[in-house]
Amino acid sequence: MTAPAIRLSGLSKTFGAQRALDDVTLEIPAGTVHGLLGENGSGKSTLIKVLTGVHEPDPGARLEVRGREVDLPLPPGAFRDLGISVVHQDLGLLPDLSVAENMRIAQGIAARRAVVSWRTERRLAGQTLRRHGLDIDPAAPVATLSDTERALVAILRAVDELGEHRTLLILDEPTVFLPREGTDLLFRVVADLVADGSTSVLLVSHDLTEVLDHTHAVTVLRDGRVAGTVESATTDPAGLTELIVGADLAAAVRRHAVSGPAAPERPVAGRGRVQVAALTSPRLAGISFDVARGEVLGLTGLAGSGYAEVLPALYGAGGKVSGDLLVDRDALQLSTLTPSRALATGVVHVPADRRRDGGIAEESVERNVTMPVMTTLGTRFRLDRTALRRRAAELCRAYDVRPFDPGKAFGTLSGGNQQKAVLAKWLQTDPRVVLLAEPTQGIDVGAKAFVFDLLRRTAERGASILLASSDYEQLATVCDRVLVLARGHVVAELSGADLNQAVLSDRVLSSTRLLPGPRPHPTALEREAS
Ligand SMILES: Nc1ncnc2c1ncn2[C@@H]1O[C@H](COP(=O)(O)OP(=O)(O)OP(=O)(O)O)[C@@H](O)[C@H]1O
Repeated sequence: MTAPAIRLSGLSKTFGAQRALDDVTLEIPAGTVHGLLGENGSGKSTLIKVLTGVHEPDPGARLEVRGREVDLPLPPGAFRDLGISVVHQDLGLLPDLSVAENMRIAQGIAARRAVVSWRTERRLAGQTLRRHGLDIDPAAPVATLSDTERALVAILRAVDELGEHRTLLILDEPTVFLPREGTDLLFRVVADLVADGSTSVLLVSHDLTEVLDHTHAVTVLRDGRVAGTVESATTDPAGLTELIVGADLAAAVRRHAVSGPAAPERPVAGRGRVQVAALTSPRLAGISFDVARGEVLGLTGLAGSGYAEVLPALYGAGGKVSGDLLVDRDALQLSTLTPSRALATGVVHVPADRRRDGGIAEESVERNVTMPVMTTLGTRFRLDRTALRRRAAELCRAYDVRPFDPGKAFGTLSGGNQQKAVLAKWLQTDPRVVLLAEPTQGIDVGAKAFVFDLLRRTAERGASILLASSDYEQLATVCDRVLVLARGHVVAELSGADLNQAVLSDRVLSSTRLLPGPRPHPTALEREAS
């Protein structure tokens, strides 16, 4: 019998008083895709960091790679010699360098070659890309690629880096920032990789359907312990949810999924608390729409359709834009709008990339969450530190930021808990308009229900919410209305009975055919209906 790709046992890791991993055992058979799931903060990244030599585990942990015992902690970089490579969420590409340079630089350095022939390197990179059926120019700077192409380049680079041993490719939430159409390509590469029976893949994701569709087995961590390892073919999303959050919370999540959040009260006196007129940018073709008080308006489309550019434009962070934004009676010109002006008008922006734009990693959670209200805590000349501490503690409790330790550095929180802290930071200001991009990306199933509920309550308090997302389930659950964009135009508006996952996915996938002008082909749903 072939030895497993890796076998970890007795793995514990303590940070100060906190036990991030507690006697974990993980075995990944050769030639399989293995899922690693768990709530935010359950220990997934810590486990990966032990495997890549970033963290030293507590004494007693053992690691076998292809049946051979390996000493822990691993020295820096040693994981590569064991045939292990990893793709982190931020992809780790250098945008100014070409695709070939990004893909081959590590190998060049590893081989310690004095002279690198870039013509040869481009040819080799081109071969790798073509082998996986990708039409990407190896000479193109990475900055010019689409999100999907960038993610695939990072993944193929990691595949190349596996070297001759080809033991284990670790994908840490690879689809979080990947547009929908990119995930199919990604999983095709994964299937190709494990097909030869020797290489394995460890997939970390919060998307339960995706994990069940593409893995052979799944290990679930809860509070740093293994809650269970199950065969993917014999379990379902409900079974996984129960392992992830425990039976009680799973029942609450199920109830939430069945009933959905209560629809926010519809505005009585007319729509249009927020009016956007002739919003124009390099990607937006002069679109106009309005959002009522208490309404959640979704924006979606394919990557590059312009839907992701709307929110930064309404916050003065969208570069070259023009058009007008009216919030109640306050009129703002988008060409001269700045983030501070937007904020002063009651417009807050919760960005998609919270690691980059959401907070200051080195500062405490306390400082991060109180930033927008700091000037109100104390006098003009002196900050009231007790009030600041009290407010931070209240926020962390109300938004369930875990672990409850407001003095901890923001950057050491797990991804989902960072998102909760960013939401706490902005929603405490009682905004009139909330601009939210992909609010539940990378957050676990329990926290997702929490965020949905939070959005509903914020809308009920009278805010107008704009939600840009590529997650149809989320849009159908939380929004009152959704606009679908294609090539900078609004091509469809869905609400009521039409606002469900099937219709949304149909409209988005066929969105370019819905552009103004003649429509030669019916959409898939229309074909089915006829
Ligand atoms: N460098 C560190 N210093 C202190 N505590 C840490 C550090 N890294 C992680 N932790 C803590 O260890 C626990 C596990 O965190 P980890 O990042 O492994 O969770 P995760 O399962 O990857 O979460 P997510 O799904 O949100 O990314 C968390 O409570 C986290 O705050």
